[in-house]
Amino acid sequence: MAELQFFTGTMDSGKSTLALQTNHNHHVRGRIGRIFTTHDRAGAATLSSRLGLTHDAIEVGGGFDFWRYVVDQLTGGARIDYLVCDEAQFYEPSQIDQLARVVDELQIDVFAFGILTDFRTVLFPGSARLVELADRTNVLQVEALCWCGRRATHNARTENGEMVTEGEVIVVGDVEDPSAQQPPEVGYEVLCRQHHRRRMTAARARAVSLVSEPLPFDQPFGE
Ligand SMILES: Nc1ncnc2c1ncn2[C@@H]1O[C@H](COP(=O)(O)OP(=O)(O)O)[C@@H](O)[C@H]1O
Ligand SMILES: Cc1cn([C@H]2C[C@H](O)[C@@H](COP(=O)(O)O)O2)c(=O)[nH]c1=O
Repeated sequence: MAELQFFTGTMDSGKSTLALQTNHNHHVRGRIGRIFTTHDRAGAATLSSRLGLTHDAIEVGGGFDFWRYVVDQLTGGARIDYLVCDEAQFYEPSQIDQLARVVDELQIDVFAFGILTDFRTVLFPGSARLVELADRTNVLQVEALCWCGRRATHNARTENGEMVTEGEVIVVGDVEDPSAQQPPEVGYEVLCRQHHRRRMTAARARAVSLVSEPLPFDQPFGE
């Protein structure tokens, strides 16, 4: 029986890597698949992992119809055994319905990968539909960590180093590099729920701990 599987985790938890590994494992066993993505950091029609692997992909636009695409391919004589769908949080709910139909009526496996919630902690409509329809929802095993060491469960957005909770839902970007000298104009940081609620990013935690450091009163000035 074909299945619709949803693999989810925070940003930087290894979803795109797993998408490429999944494609590889099925491909080397002779199965034929199609890879889809949208709004990848590496640019249009590319599935990229932070581990350096990339693969050509079909860019999923707003009007893209998975059902139509697959039926057209099959009637044109192509064989398709599975679909790998990255950045699935950005897909429209109707596109997730099309994927479920592809699984049920054409017996084609669908492996979808995406984050669950946006920078405001609100479910992406595409991910919500995946949770509603998937045969299995799998949380990535490699845990991304908050700066405090707890498991990161939420994605924070920063603008010039400050965490924000208002703005456009879709802003393509990467997790901040802690060794960078300047914060990016728009960046992301994964946090545990508590630190997301308190807007306590790593940079802010560092600043707060420096401010609350006791002054060295036992050192006479000038020494
Ligand atoms: N320099 C590195 N060495 C080893 N692993 C890394 C390195 N940089 C990133 N990673 C790993 O790559 C994974 C992120 O991969 P990616 O597939 O791009 O994530 P996602 O698609 O979930 O955002 C994480 O599991 C992270 O631990
Ligand atoms: C939280 C959040 C993220 N995004 C963007 C940022 C990245 O381009 C992708 C997530 O990609 P990853 O492979 O999982 O790192 O989504 C966004 O547009 N809006 C958000 O709220």
